[in-house]
Amino acid sequence: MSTLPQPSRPAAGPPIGALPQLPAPKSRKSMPASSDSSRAVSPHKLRTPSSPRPALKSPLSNSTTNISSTRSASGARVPSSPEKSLRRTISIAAFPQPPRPGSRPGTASSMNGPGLQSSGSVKSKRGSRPSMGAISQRSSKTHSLLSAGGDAKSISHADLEGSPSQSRSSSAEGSYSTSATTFEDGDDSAGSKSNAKSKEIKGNVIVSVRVRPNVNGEGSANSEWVVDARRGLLAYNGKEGGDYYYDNLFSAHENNARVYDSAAKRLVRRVMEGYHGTVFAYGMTGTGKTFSMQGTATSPGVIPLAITDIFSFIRETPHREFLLRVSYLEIYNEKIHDLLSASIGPTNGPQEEIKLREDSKRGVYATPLKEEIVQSPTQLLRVIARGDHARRTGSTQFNARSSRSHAVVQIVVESRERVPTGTTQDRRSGLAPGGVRVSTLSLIDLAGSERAADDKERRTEGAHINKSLLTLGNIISRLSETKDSPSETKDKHLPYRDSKLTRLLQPALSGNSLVSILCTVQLGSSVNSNSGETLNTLKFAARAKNNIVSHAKRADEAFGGGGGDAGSRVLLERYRMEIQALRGQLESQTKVQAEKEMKLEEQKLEQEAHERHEEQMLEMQLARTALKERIEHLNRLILCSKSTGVNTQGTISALGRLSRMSSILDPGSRSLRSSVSQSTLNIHRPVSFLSVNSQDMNLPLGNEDDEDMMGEFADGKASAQRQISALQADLNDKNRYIATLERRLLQARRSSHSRMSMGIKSGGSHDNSELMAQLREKDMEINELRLQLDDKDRMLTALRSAARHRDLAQLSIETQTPSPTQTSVPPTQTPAQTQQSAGNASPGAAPKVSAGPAEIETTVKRRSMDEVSRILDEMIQDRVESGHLIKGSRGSVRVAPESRRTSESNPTVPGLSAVTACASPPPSHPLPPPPPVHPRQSLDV
Ligand SMILES: Nc1ncnc2c1ncn2[C@@H]1O[C@H](COP(=O)(O)OP(=O)(O)OP(=O)(O)O)[C@@H](O)[C@H]1O
Repeated sequence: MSTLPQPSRPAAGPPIGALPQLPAPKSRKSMPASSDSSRAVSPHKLRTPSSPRPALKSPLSNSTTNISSTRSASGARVPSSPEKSLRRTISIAAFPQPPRPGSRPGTASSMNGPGLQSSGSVKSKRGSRPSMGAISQRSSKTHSLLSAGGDAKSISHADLEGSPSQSRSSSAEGSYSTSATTFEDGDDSAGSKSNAKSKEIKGNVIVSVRVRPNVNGEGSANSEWVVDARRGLLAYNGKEGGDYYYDNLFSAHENNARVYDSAAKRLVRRVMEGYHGTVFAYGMTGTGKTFSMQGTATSPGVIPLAITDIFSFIRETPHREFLLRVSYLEIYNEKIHDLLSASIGPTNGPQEEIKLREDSKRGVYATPLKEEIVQSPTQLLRVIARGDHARRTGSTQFNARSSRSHAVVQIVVESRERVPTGTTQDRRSGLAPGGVRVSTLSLIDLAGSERAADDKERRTEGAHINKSLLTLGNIISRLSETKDSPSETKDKHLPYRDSKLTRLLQPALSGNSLVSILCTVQLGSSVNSNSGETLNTLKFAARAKNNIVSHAKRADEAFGGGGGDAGSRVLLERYRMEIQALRGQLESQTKVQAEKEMKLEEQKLEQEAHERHEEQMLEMQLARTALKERIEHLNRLILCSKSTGVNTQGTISALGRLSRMSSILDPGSRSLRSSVSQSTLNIHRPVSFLSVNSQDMNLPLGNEDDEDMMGEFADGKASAQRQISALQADLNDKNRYIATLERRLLQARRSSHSRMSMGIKSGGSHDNSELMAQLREKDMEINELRLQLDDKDRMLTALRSAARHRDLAQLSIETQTPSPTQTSVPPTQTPAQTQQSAGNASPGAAPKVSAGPAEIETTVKRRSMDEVSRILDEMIQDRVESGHLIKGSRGSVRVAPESRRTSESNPTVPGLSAVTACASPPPSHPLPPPPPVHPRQSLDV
């Protein structure tokens, strides 16, 4: 349970002690306590009831001293004491169940509590005073009207006798009476139209008088006043005396709950049903206006009790939905201040001036005024407590903590029929079928009228207070003059604009609102000085009851979408529509968001695919470049190996010649192998030159590099084994490359498939075809490489077998050859000279030594070469058969157009190029570059 807000005023009332915590919720019925101290509602104005009050000296109990016990008209004592009529608890945290008809049986009887003078004690000197019968009938009507509203607990005059007096009388002696305590519902009175109007007019205004208890024995000896609470009679026996009848007369012992129940409860509930309602407390300073309106922590007043009831009503009305907003202003020295505005207080800057405006729908209203939407009684009470704290108070002769301003709490109630969730209409529009009812409950604590004070500030304040109250009195006096004129004409004649207070009260005074006026008086021993003021208050109350005519009707249902200020103020509708609009926005935004996300996702996928594709392309390109370089490297190695072999033999391959020729004579062939690096070409040339035999010795020799190469590979002892291992290494490398390429090809195919399945549309078709072309190209490349491998395998086999033959021959030579001294070569002659002399001899001539070691070696090598040639022939034959080559009539071969195209598209296919180069006549058509690797280059054909 929350702690009550601290009082904003210093303690001023009789009871002593710190403000109590809120008690636990209690049921009103079960309340046995006789004092207000049992109440638990936190009042907003937490005035400590125990504060000393200068003018009031006697304890509350003393107030009853001069008043005899009240009995009912039948002579029976009031069955229930005031204690029993007290409501026990008003809890903020869990507000109590609303009272149901008959739930508080003690209430009616409590009207006649102890201390009230019986009706019989009213002096009869005033002949014009209404008879008891008149009171009785009025009261009977009151009772029935209250019952109609479902709450008949306030007054029970059924047992009173006599004939009614519908008109209020004002005798020469000043005897007044007022009509019933009720509120008419114009809409509900259709059944008795003839009486409706009078009921409506008379029943919508309640005037009550509350007698403040005297303190410290003050007024104990005063017998000039007679209080008959049961009959609502207050009689004065002094000069200018008279009898005053009101709708409610609360004796000094009536508590705040009782006052609320009788004077305000029905009005509050009517406000919840759609009527405007105004409750205001009027009276001399220190007579208990604030006490009645705000109450104390233990005895909450009209405002906190109304708040409790408002929320009870909401809870009881599940078929409607409500929205509450509250504002709180004060009129101080004829200026309006917003008590809820944050800028209130000495430290803050001046507040924006608040003005009063008039609107056909809203009536007169203050603007700009802060309104707070509240959702719970606690919240509402806190808001009001905040306003109380900001309200101006000061010490006066009669009140240590006197309100120096008129304070107005306005609670705007919006309500609308609730549509059960899930109905078609609700789902479609989210709006209820009916409009929104807007009604306002104004709870006003007026500043007290007072005599001129000594203090200048107090005097100024008092002047403003008195002026506004005087204007109010004047208007109420003159209301009777305009009773029958239409409200517009009536308003024109009345000086509402003479004060802010009357201007603000204009709608209520001119009949648009239910009105309850609570006048507070004090009948003390200082009556000599105060009786005049008290009489003024009583007269004001009587005039108000007689003159104020209320035609209050249930507020029209407004629609938020209707535009205009009135429409725009219907927050409930506006919020509902806003909720709808926001829901719509949310939905569309969600849709847009989803679409965007989808698009983004698509774009992301596309981007990823694109990146993957580019990555693959790059990888392929790299692989291709690497492959080319590797091929060049291998070609270089193989050529060098072959060169070595050729140089050892001193022969030149026709193919080598051919390739050399094609290198030199046909520059076009170079262009064909544009992808082959220049270094590769450079190597080819020296190889060709190195491969010259005796017939081509007239050809220019290579440069120094060539000689180096010669030197490097001129060693005739370079073993075939080395060539084989080199070739094997190459083979392994190529296998690895092929594997890599195949792997990448697979990846590329997969990603291409995934892209296709992702539905990449027309934009991607170009890429796809490109990709497919590349894939085809790679496939072809792989095929070519396979072919090359095949070639190399065969070459390897040939070389191996050649090496084997040579080794065998070497072995046989070594076993058969005599000692070096037996050879015909002079010992001084170097092997080179020997070779040269052999070469200088006629080529066709038979060797002089028939079976010399050189000859045997040559024979062996020739055999090897023959074998290699045979293998190559087989390869060519294979190519011819597979359609890569076409055999001419004279044994020449040329590249098949199909194969050439492939070769051109991939000019670095050495195997095929090699075969083509060696088989085709050089000048006839542009050939692929001479093969960097070919066994025939080092062999005689
Ligand atoms: N019915 C009551 N029972 C007990 N104490 C009361 C009652 N009425 C007023 N008092 C006490 O009298 C003192 C003055 O009351 P209050 O401030 O309500 O007077 P007021 O009419 O609002 O005066 P002002 O016009 O100067 O603000 C307070 O201490 C309050 O507690």
